[in-house]
Amino acid sequence: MATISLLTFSDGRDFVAADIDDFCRQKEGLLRQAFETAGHTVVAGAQPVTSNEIAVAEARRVAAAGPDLTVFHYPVWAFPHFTMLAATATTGPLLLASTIDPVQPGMVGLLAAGGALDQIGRQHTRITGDATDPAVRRRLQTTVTAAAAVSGLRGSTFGRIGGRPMGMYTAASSPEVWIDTFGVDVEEIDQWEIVRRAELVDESRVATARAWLEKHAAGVHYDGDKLTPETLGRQIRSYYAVRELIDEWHLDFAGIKGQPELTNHFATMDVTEAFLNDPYDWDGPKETFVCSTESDMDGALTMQIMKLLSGLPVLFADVRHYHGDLDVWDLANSGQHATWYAARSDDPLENLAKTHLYPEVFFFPAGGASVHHIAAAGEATFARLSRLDHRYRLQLTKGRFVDLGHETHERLARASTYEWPHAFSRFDAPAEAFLDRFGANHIHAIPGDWTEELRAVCRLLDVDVDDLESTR
Ligand SMILES: C[C@H](O)[C@@H](O)[C@@H](O)C(=O)CO
Repeated sequence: MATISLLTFSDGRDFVAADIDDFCRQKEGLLRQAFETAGHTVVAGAQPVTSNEIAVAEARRVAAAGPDLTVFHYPVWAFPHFTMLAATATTGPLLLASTIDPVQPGMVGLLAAGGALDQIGRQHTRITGDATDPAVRRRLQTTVTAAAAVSGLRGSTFGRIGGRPMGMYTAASSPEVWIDTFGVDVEEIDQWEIVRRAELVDESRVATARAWLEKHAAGVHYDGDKLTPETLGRQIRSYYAVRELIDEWHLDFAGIKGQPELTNHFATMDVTEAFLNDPYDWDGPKETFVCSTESDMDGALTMQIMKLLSGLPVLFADVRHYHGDLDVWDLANSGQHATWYAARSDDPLENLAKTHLYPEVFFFPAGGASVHHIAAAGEATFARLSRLDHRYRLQLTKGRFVDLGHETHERLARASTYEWPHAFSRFDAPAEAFLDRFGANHIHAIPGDWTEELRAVCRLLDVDVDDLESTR
C-alpha cells in the first residue's frame, strides 16, 4: 500500500480563508477517507495552505514522509503561487485534485495552479470530482497504483550483464537518459562473471535442481549432444551465478546479453531467465525478478514497470510471426518465457507439467535447454517502451493469449521454432498499425487490463503513449 501526502490549498485573504476553513477541512477529510479506505497511509498538512510561508513549511513537512504520491487539493479558490512554492519542496509524482462545486470555485483553483505548473514543465496528473463518487475513487486508485510504481522505479538499479547483443540498437539505451527520466541507474557487469561464478556453485545444489526439473517438467529431452545433464547443469549453475550478482550488486532488475558469446561457447541463459522471472524456482516460492533476454534495456524497464504495477510475472517475447489467416501473432522467444505462463498457476507443478526442456537449436552451438510451453489463454496487456526521434514513448495494446486447440498450437509452433516458448496472441491493435509503428523486436505482457495504469505511469514520467489500437 502507498504513502500519500496531502496538502489542501486555500485563499490568501485572511478574512476569506477564515470563512472557508471548515469547508476546506471537511472536503480534505473526504479525500483522506477515500485513500485510507483503500488501505493507503495519508500524511496530511497541519492546516490548509493560506500563505507563502505555510506553503513551504507544510510541503517540506509532508515531503519528509517520503510519499509515493503528493496530492495538492483544491476545494476552494486558492492562490496559485502557494502551489508553486509548495512544488519547490515536492519531489516525485504529483496529483492535483479538486471538487466540482458551483458554490466554491475549487476547479478554477486547480486550473490556475495546473496552468502555472505547466508553464514551468512540472509534470502532474489532474482529477476532478467528488471523492465519494466511485468513478472518482477508481481514478484516484489508478493514479496511486501508478505513482507507487514510479516511486518503486526511482532509485533502483538495472544490471546490464554483457552489453548490446548482435548490433541491437533497440536493446541499448543511455544511462543519462535513464537516470533522468526514470531514476534508474545502470550497472555494467561482464558476462565473464557468470562463467567464473558458475564453476564455483556446489554440485549438490545443481543435482537437486536438475532432479526437480526431471521429475516435474513434462519432459527433459536429453539428446546426448546439445542437451545433456552436464549442459543443463551449466544452465542451473548460471542461474545461481546471476543470483549472486543480484545480491552483490543490489540489483532490482537485469538483462543478460547471452548471444553470441555465451550461446556460442558456454550455455544459453534460458533456464536462468525463465526462473528469475518466475515466482518460484526449485528451492521454493520467491519474488519474481525481471530479467530480459539479449540484455534488452527498454524491454526490462517495461517489464519492471509492469511488475511494479501488477506484482505478476512479466512475459518477454520476440514478435516472431503474424499468421494473417488467423489474425494471430506468434510471440516466441529465443528460449525462455517464465514457466508461470504455461498454466498461470500458483502451483509451480501445474505450470511445469506443461513445460518441456528441449535441446537448443542450431543458433546456439553451446547447447543447453530451451524452455518450451504454450501460454495459457486469457486477457492481457501488451506494451513496450521504445524511442521515437530520441523521445521515450510507451507503445500499448490490449489483447489476449488465445486457445486455438492442441493441434493448431502444434502446427503453428512447428512452423516457427518449435523448441522455443510460444504465446499465441490477438491484439486489439490492427496488424497494419502494429507493423507500421512498433519500435522493437521484443514485446512484453501481463494478464489483465492494465492500460489505464500504464497511461497514468506515462503521465507521471512525462513519457508519450502510442496507442497502437488507434490507426492515426
Ligand atoms: C535467432 C536469433 O538468434 C534470436 O535471438 C532472435 O530470434 C531474437 O531473439 C531477436 O530478438
